[in-house]
Amino acid sequence: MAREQLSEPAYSWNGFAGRQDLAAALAGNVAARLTKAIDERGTALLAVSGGTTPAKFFAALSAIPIAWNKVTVTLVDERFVPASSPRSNAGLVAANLLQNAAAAAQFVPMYHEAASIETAAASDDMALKALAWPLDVVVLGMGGDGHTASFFPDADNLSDLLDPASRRIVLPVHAPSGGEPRLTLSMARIIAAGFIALHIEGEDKRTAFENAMGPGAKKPIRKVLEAAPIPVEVFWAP
Ligand SMILES: O=C(O)[C@H](O)[C@@H](O)[C@H](O)[C@H](O)COP(=O)(O)O
Repeated sequence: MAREQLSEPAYSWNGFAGRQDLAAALAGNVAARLTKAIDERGTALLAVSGGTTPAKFFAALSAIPIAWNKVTVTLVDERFVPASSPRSNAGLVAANLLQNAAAAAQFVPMYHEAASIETAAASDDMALKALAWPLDVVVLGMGGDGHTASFFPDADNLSDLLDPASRRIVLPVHAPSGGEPRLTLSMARIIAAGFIALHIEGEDKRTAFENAMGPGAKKPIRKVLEAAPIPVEVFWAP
């Protein structure tokens, strides 16, 4: 039976006593996966989420001496703001991940000036086609409402965002709960990754995750876990 027909989302729970322990463990996992990809195909493709959670993980990963010159880093999603904005995920990645050893990585942003978010998404879709898909590693975050990437429950195109057969790489998002308009990888690209991590911290996020895995209306995070052909590795610390 295809995974998307299963009602049980597959995931592994990796709990840690502290956030620094989690950062070191997740960074070690990601670095090992990237190195394996480089050994197997000469390059590695990593997509990371933004927000307030990843900074410690980014700092830990940036210091690990892998062949970063063979790694391409892009974003899971981006707010429609320039890198100079404090809301920019590209700015967060530049300041925290593309430092130390990881400064040698190639970064492919999502935001660029455009007439509209739809125009930006269409040109991103073309530009990102040149990357060495599928993702080797994707690191997701989750909001308290059960969104991941920019798959906000109130997004006006949520069914397109969560279409496992979508041919799009990057899609535009208008969602009142998301703040600025967003650019996001499609679920189709996310679930094709060789390693899917979900990084969440705090009791509220744990409760939100457990609720999302329970009965009731399926939130975006659950739809992603159900559609993924491999178990998602959840990394959590209080
Ligand atoms: O652009 C973003 O905000 C992220 O990519 C988004 O999906 C994030 O992972 C969650 O909203 C959690 O955000 P926090 O880490 O700030 O709780």
